Amino acid sequence: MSLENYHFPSSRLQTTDVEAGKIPLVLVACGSFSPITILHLRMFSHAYDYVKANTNFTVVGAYLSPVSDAYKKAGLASSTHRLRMAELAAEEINNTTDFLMVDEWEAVQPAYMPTAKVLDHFEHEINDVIGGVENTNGQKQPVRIALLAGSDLIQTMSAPGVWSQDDLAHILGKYGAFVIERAGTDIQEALGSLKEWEDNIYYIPQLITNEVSSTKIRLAIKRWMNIDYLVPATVVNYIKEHGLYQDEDGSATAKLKGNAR
Ligand SMILES: Nc1ncnc2c1ncn2[C@@H]1O[C@H](COP(=O)(O)OP(=O)(O)OP(=O)(O)O)[C@@H](O)[C@H]1O
Ligand SMILES: NC(=O)c1ccc[n+]([C@@H]2O[C@H](COP(=O)(O)O)[C@@H](O)[C@H]2O)c1
Repeated sequence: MSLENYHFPSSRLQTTDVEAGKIPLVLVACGSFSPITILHLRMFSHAYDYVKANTNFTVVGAYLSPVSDAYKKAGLASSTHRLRMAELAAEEINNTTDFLMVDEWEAVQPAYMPTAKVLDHFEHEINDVIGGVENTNGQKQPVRIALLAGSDLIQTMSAPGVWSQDDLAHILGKYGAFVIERAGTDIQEALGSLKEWEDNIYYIPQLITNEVSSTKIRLAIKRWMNIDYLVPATVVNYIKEHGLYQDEDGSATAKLKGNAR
């Protein structure tokens, strides 16, 4: 896994027969995914349903883009592990919804890559290199790239020093964001300072809110608790096999292994 042998994944990108009259849309979720949880996957299902019912977009593809090791956030497993777990999870969701892919480009960068640059990478690969998509009338159309994020991430956009103003204008002005409700975030407050881009921000409330987070999963593992049904089953197995997120003495993983059926 390196930039030299990198290839943009497009196997699940719908490049033909896109419904005429609709705007083709690709959703990109940036994050640590350490580990990926069912809520990360649910973000895509929520967005898909919302887009279909409420907008003139049509989802032609979706991507997980795990952050690189240079992000150095607490609890960040190596990008090799996070990419593999994301792949396993995507395979699982694709049993029901066939549009999710994992892009390695951000994860293999030697330096931290701001989200604005990550979205530019998708714009380049999909619209410049692939050349957009073809609709049912045989016409070529550019794809709209958009950020898919939880409302906590959008809230950080109002916090001083986290995002540059230029990057915010680029992300929310050019691309736009689909924002999934997340318990504990006041959406009015989160969107307060982003008013100038409100037409490009789509807020998606959750009928069933759920507070699963990667932090809580890591904590559960440290406390020897079972994480079944919070993380895809293949990812649970991967975490056990590789002893990820264990305490220094390895006891949490030993217990998880002992619980394996
Ligand atoms: N329960 C959730 N509801 C809505 N959005 C979520 C949820 N969990 C994660 N997200 C969103 O998923 C994206 C990736 O998040 P990230 O990998 O940082 O996960 P996290 O669970 O918040 O991680 P951590 O707990 O390590 O900070 C972010 O946009 C975040 O807002
Ligand atoms: N300035 C920026 O581009 C910026 C700022 C904060 C978070 N992010 C991105 O948001 C995602 C989630 O970050 P956190 O896990 O820190 O909430 C990551 O992919 C990170 O790269 C980008």
